[in-house]
Parts: sequence; structure tokens; C-alpha cells
Amino acid sequence: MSFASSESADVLIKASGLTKHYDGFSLQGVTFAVAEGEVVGFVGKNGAGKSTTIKALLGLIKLDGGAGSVLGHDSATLSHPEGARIKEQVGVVFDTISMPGHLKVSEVARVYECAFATWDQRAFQSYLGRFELPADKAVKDLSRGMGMKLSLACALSHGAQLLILDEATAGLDPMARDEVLDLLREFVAEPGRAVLMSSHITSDLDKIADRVVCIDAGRIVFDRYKDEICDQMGVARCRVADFEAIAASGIIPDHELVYLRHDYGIDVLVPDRFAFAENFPQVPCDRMTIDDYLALTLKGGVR
Ligand SMILES: Nc1ncnc2c1ncn2[C@@H]1O[C@H](COP(=O)(O)OP(=O)(O)OP(=O)(O)O)[C@@H](O)[C@H]1O
Repeated sequence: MSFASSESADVLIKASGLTKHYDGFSLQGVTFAVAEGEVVGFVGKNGAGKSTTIKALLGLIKLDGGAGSVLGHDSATLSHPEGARIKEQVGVVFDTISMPGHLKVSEVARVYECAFATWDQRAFQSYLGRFELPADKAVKDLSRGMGMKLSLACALSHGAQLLILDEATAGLDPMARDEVLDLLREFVAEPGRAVLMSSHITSDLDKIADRVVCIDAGRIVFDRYKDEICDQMGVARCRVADFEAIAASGIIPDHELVYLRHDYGIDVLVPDRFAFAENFPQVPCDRMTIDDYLALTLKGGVR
């Protein structure tokens, strides 16, 4: 298991040994941090524990063990009245729209104005324009993608310092997702800010994440800088004979030789694709994507 370190910059989110037991599922000592200036992608299979972790960090569920903190405040206190001021500084988007369906898009602002002293109506209007959201349409009549855009517009319009997005780009078309990624880049470019986003759309994370944290069955299985994965690593597309030759060469130590068999060959995780290409120029070795890395890590075998 590999863990990146966020200790040099200000830590805006900290999960320290979070545990939570449900019937048939447990979060098991989830530990990671998100530092100022970072976009951290939170990935894992369905039911791996991403939303549970996010809810625990936001103080929406009670932990059985460990502690979370958001902007330096204990997660457990965020749902108390004194946590309201901290929550103003956190923009949260879940994959479901949590606004009254009968409200028109233009009226949603009134609800937020009451909830957030920091509500910025001008910013909200500008996001409505940018996302081409129809002001006179009722929330219940929005498409899923439009609803997600509205939730994002709200999350970005109350002066948040931190964005926590749970599957927030699901349901958006590729162009809308690119727009949202641009917004997130703009957001995080301001000092003192960070983004934690869970997503199954790893191509989005390829484009924007600084780090990727992966959870599986309630445990963190890796926490790595994206550049380490995408710029340095590779996937060797091997025939059986290539695989045996790679194993025999010792260029990748046996206990690190992670592979995944397919009908058409064997994919091998290559820690340094440039060194690999020098040693095995005849074996095709692609740049590693986050998707490849997830598949190899979660489904691959170790020789
Ligand atoms: N309130 C609850 N009561 C019982 N079990 C729960 C509860 N909330 C979540 N779980 C269980 O916890 C596990 C993790 O769920 P969670 O929603 O955190 O997964 P996830 O990684 O966000 O999945 P997905 O990618 O499908 O959204 C699942 O097995 C789920 O059924």
C-alpha cells in the first residue's frame, strides 16, 4: 500500500482511523488528508465506503471510532449549531438533489440566503448563466444533469473554501463535465482552498486530480499522487512468453509484479515505464490511466 503525504501544506480535511459498522459493512480505520491547493479524487467500487466516509467527515453520521476534521474542526461538531459557521465554508454536492422540487431555479437562492450568511447572489446568477440553467423551471422538472449543475452553482455561491463532491459529475454530459472541471480548477487556484471529489468517472480525475485515494471494502488501499500513476507508471500488454521473460529478468521484483489476465493476454503493472521500455522494447507499454491502476490494484494478482 502506498500513501502520499499532505503534511507540508495546511490540511483542510483529515480522516484519522474512521470506523463505522453497518450490518454487512464496516469502514475500517480510514485515514487520509486533503491539503490546501489539492484536488483529491476518492475512488472505489460501488459500496466501497466513499459516501459513508464523506458523511462521517461532514458529521452527518456518528462514527464508531476514529475522528474526522474539516477546516480544523472536529467532524462530530459540524452538525451542532456551532458547526453552522464552518459549514458555510464547505460547499457540498451529493448525487441527489436536496432542494424542494416545487421551487423554481431562481427561487432556490432564497432558501440558501436563509441558510448561509455568506450567500453571494451575484455569483449564483453568474453560475446560472454559465450553466445555462433556466431560471423559471421548477427543480423537479430539471434533468439529472441540470439538477447537478444547480447543486454545484449553489455549492459555489456561499464563499466556500472547501468543496466536497460526492459523484457530482455523474449525469453530466462530457462537455458539461469539462465545464465543471474548469470551474474546479478556478476554485482551487485561489489560496486556502481544496476539493475532495468522489467519482467513478476516472477520466475526469485523470484531468484534474492531484492525488487519488482508493477505498475498497471500507479500507484505504492506495493514496497516490496522480502524476506518479499517470506520468511514471505503465501497463505492459504481454503475451505469456513476455510475462515469463519479465518475471525472470527481475526488473520488477516478484512481490511487486502485479498482473491481470485477459482472454487476449496479460496486463502487467510497470512501476517505471521508461526503464521498462529500455529493457523490453518489443513489449508494448501504455501510459497508465487511473482506470488501469484501479483494475490492476483491485482485481490483479501478485506473482
Ligand atoms: N444507513 C445505512 N445503514 C446500513 N448500511 C448502510 C447505510 N449507509 C450505507 N450503508 C452500507 O455501507 C456500504 C458502503 O456504502 P457507501 O454508500 O459508503 O458506498 P459508496 O462507495 O459510496 O458506493 P457507490 O459508489 O455505490 O455510491 C454499503 O454496503 C451500504 O449498503
